[in-house]
This record gives sequence, C-alpha cells and structure tokens, in this order.
Amino acid sequence: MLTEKQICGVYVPVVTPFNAAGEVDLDSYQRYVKSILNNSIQGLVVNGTTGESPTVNINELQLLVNASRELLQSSSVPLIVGTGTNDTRSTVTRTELAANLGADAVLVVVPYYSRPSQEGIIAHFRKAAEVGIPVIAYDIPGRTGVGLTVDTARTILEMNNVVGLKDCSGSPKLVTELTRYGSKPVLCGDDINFFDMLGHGAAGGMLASANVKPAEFIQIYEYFRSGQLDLAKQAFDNLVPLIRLLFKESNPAPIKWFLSQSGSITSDTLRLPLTSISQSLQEELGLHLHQNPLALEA
Ligand SMILES: O=C(O)C1=N[C@H](C(=O)O)C[C@H](O)C1
Repeated sequence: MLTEKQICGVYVPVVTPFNAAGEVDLDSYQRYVKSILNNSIQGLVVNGTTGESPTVNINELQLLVNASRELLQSSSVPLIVGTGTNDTRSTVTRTELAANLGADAVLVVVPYYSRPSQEGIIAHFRKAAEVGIPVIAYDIPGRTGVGLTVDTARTILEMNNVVGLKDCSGSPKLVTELTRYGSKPVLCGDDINFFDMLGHGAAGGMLASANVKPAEFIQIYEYFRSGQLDLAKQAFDNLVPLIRLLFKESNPAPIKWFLSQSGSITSDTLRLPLTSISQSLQEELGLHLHQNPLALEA
C-alpha cells in the first residue's frame, strides 16, 4: 500500500498501446513498461489521462492491472491505478477492483462533465476513500470543467486513506497554499510547471512527458532535492521545447506518436474521439527526435 512518504520523485502515467485495430496491445504494453522500469521511477500509473482512461473499459483495466502487477513482482515501485470517472458508483466499483487486484493506490480525478458542487466533489472522494485503498486525488480543471478550491482540497486531503494530491490546476496557488502549513504531499501534474511547482512545495511530479524522458525528469528532481537548483533549472530548461511540443495537441497523441516513431511502442493508434497528431506537429516532433534520438533500453 502506498504511504505518504512514498509520494515524491517522478511517477510515470504510462500510455496504453493499442494495435491498428484499436485493441489493447498487451505485448507492446509489457515491453514498454519494462523499459520504463529500468529507470528509478517512484511510481507507475496505469490508466491515467495519458493511459486514455475515458476509453478503457473495466475488462481492459483488469488486464492492464494484472500485467502491471506481474511486471512489478520483484520491484518496490508502487502501482497506482486510475479509477476515477464522473460517476461515483462506477468510481467505487473500479476502486474496489483495483484494490482486489493488488494495486498500491488509486488515482481519482475530480468528476468531470457534470460540474458538481464542492460539496458533491467532497462526497465523491469520501466514497472512494471508504473503499480502503490509498487514494491520490487528481485536480485538473482544464479537463474536468470544475476544480478544487483550497478549502475543498484541504478537506479531501484530511480524509482517512487519501494520501496525496496530483495538482494539474495550472498555477502554483493550490500547492503553495496547501503546503504552507504542511499538508499531505502534492505531486505536480503540469509538466511545463514542474520546476516551478517543486519550488512551491510539490513533492515530485506525475508527468506524462516522463514517458519519453524518464531519466531526465528524475535527474531534475534529484538536482532539486539535493539543492543544486542551477543544475535543476538548466536540465529543466533543456526539456522545455520538447514538453511544449508534447502538449501542442491533446495528450497523449503526441507522446504516442513520439514513442511509436522511436520504436518504444508498436503503434500510435488512439481511440476516438482522440485522433493522431497533425502533419505539421509530426514534422516538428520528427525533427526533434532526429536531433535528439531516444536512448532505447530493452
Ligand atoms: O495521465 C496523467 O496522469 C497526466 N495527464 C495530464 C494530462 O493529460 O492533462 C498531464 C500530466 O502530465 C499527467
């Protein structure tokens, strides 16, 4: 089970590879996750936004969690499973499933689309937390249509079994307010703000771009943690052009294209309504990849 202490460093929300027919490509997934685990990541996140959670059904989720658990057999890296939906009952069902399959924690997003009140959001997280498995709450108002106020985030973080927050709110305000007087750990989920958010109290990051550059993000974190701020800033600045390209169109389309071009996964297939990246972004990313080839590990 994931503890608050373990919420630090770099968590990788992995992509879910699909074959050309749009089915989960388990072989590709296993090869890919193995290669990610060659890095000193602090957590593996399955079925996050980057794992295309809105289109992964519960049977496929089970398949992915089982495969991940097997890959992590002799590893101490915790397994976090995205189980949040915009329906409290289905969130609870998925959270129970993840707990039964041996996940170490679940990632529960603020319920999207319905635009619930702050009260409704709190009740949603209370139900998820009652399942008993550690919960990381996930605030991403740009995607969900409603965000956490500081007070709501505090209330959620004070619940038993809630162990931390993934903050994709787009500004350092929430992390600053929460950590000022001490709170459960907050992970940055805004890749472009990673360096800033560390400075404002984030304990680490859950970063889609770390699919592409795991070692580099870990190095930034290590520099920061050891007080080598200039080196951390320089290393982060080196990644900024790539991060901008990876978020120029909807995540995870650019990341999947990049990973498939570099041979890390077999295909960049996405499920509708997501579509592959534009020709112009392919050219920009292709140029970047040509100039900075990925170091592939078996
Ligand atoms: O999958 C995730 O977890 C993340 N998703 C965010 C998004 O797609 O908006 C970005 C963040 O890097 C991690």
